[in-house]
Amino acid sequence: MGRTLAEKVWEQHVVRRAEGEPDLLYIDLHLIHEVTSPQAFDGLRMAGRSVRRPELTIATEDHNVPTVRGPIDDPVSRVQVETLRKNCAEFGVRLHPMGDAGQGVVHIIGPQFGLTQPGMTIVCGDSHTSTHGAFGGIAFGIGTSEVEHVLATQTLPAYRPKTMAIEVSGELPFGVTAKDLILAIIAKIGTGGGQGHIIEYRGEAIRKLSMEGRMTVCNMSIEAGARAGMIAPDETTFEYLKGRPHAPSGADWDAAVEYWKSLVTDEDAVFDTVVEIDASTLTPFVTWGTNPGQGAPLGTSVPNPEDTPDPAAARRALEYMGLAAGTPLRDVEVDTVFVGSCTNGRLEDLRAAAEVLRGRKVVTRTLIVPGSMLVKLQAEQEGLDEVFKAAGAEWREAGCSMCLGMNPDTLAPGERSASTSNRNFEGRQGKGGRTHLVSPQVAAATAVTGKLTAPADL
Ligand SMILES: CC(C)[C@H](C(=O)O)[C@@H](O)C(=O)O
Ligand code: SF4
Repeated sequence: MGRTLAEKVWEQHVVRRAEGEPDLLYIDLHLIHEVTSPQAFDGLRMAGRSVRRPELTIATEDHNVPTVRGPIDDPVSRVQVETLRKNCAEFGVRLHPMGDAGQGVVHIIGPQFGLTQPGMTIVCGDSHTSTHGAFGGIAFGIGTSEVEHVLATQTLPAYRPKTMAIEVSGELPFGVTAKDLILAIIAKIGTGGGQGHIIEYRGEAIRKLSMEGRMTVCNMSIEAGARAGMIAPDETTFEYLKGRPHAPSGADWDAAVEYWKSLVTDEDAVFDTVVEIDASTLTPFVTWGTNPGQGAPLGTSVPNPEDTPDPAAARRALEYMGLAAGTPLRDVEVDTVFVGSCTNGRLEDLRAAAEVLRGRKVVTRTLIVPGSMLVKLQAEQEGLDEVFKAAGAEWREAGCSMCLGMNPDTLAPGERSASTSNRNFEGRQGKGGRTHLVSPQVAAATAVTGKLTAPADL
């Protein structure tokens, strides 16, 4: 019987298999940030161990960094960043600290350097590691004790998840983005829909996405409960990788591409679960609730909790969000707009936001935060920063920023945002803050009107 892409990549990395035990997987790339690594390094130190393959380990500072650069005031954040620096120096791990041209959100810098490649196993102590699956590898988040295991051995014990195909037929209509697609998928299958599975996104609409769009989709796999998300590599993938600092070159490149081309699900492979979606029926999508599955097309209204799969959860969510059932989503007023994060903080996202903001003015507090310092540089080379500043938006330095309240960029209690990030949990962007997840295009249009808006409404 044929094999799925996930099965091929998994099997390629099994270094030990025994009945009734998890497989021991070889890990090709280990990404590290300041929040989930300190105890892992402590563990190594206590055991007198070293990092087994420091050259396959790369660290960055992202969650705790202020996006208006300066000292870190919060003591917990400061200690985490200082500890990462000490640990990387002691264990010989490459680090991109604040102030470094390579610094950025961990899931933005891996692909940007060409470190993330098809067929790899990639882990990080961070749930959105699923982003890297966009290149056709298996990439997933791990806990801090697993971080220690990978640091010490470059392997990880893991049970092989089930496989799920999400078949996206048709084409996304004009103005409908990868973000709208993944929000619609999660609304359809639910935040537990992918549980225990690696999702492979397939079909015409997926093939037509850019690498950046594919990363946006895979990024949010975890919000559907999945272990990982992946997309088979193709010419779009190879084109993106070619010439990047860590991509193979010369004869190695040709050999790599030949191997990467074999990384597709066989015709006769069978998935454990199959979900079908027609992209041509989609429109801009926004969330109204407090989990990423509580979303609806922007053209509709806040739902009646009784009409949702979990009425009690929906009632609680509406209360927290300060929304009444039946309110048109386009009437929801927003105080703050955030464009950034590992979901939508790449160059293409900033271009899309700039296109909407060019020659217009924002009426909300608007933060535009590049996902990495390289994205920032590229955006400035294209003059996007000037577009944002002329519109009245704030142009910041790279970091996780308002995606989560671990740095100075937060919502005040009761404040409402349209945010291109991936989680709208209670308090995610600051205590009492209310988050609507949107695409960069909708975020920018919302900044112009102060209400949830699509560019086509302007
Ligand atoms: C802080 C980190 C562990 C966390 C994660 O695992 O995803 C964060 O990145 C998030 O997005 O919630
Ligand atoms: S940008 Fe947000 S989702 Fe991504 S790693 Fe940072 S906090 Fe997590």
